[in-house]
Amino acid sequence: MRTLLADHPLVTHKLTLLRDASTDTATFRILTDELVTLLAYEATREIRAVPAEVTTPVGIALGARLADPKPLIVPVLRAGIGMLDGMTRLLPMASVGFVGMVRDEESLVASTYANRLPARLDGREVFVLDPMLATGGTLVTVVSMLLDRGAAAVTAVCLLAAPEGMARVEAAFPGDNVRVVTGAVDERLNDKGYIVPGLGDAGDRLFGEI
Ligand SMILES: O=P(O)(O)OC[C@H]1O[C@H](OP(=O)(O)OP(=O)(O)O)[C@H](O)[C@@H]1O
Ligand SMILES: O=c1cc[nH]c(=O)[nH]1
Ligand SMILES: [Mg+2]
Repeated sequence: MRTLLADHPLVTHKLTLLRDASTDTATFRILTDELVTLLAYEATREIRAVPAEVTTPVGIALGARLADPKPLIVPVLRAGIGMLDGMTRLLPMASVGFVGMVRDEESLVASTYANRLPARLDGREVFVLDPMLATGGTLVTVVSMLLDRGAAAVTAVCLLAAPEGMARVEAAFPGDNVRVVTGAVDERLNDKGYIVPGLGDAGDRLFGEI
């Protein structure tokens, strides 16, 4: 696994507002949307492209266009849905698959309750969206599902990560075909598996407690 800490001042500024316990749901959604576009800029740095010529009003320019097959975006339900619009705005040609995961509040073990992924992903680049990388159980499961289907490279875009989760993902995927891009790596997990200082429960802050 490779890690990219995207600690650009704008990212840190928006993350600071996001962390604030007094930030309301409407503002939290807007900040999440803005943050994902900033993180996506870093996350797509290695996206495959091929040379392409274009005729300008003045001449021929040599540019580039994204290569086929087009990438897949996978938001992890529920909280990852809050990052989907920002990502598809930058990659409108990408298709979108869905995985639903929930962590047991006591055991912290993540289980899969929804899977709408293509049967095969041979040669595809995949971008996983999940705001929180805590114990890493959720991300290890999702990345395994994608690599098992043949994905060529998986990049997870997270707003916040804990060192414990980073270490677990690194141990599970030592190769360089898995990357994590995050806005910050916080201090630790607390005894309830929450990131400290973190921002609380991202799903609840985006969509309310259920
Ligand atoms: O790294 P982990 O320890 O596995 O924890 C991270 C996961 O926990 C949260 O999901 P949650 O289970 O709260 O579901 P939700 O998105 O529906 O709120 C979060 O959105 C991540 O998916
Ligand atoms: O701090 C945390 C940890 C897991 N999931 C969250 O939403 N927040
Ligand atoms: Mg939650």
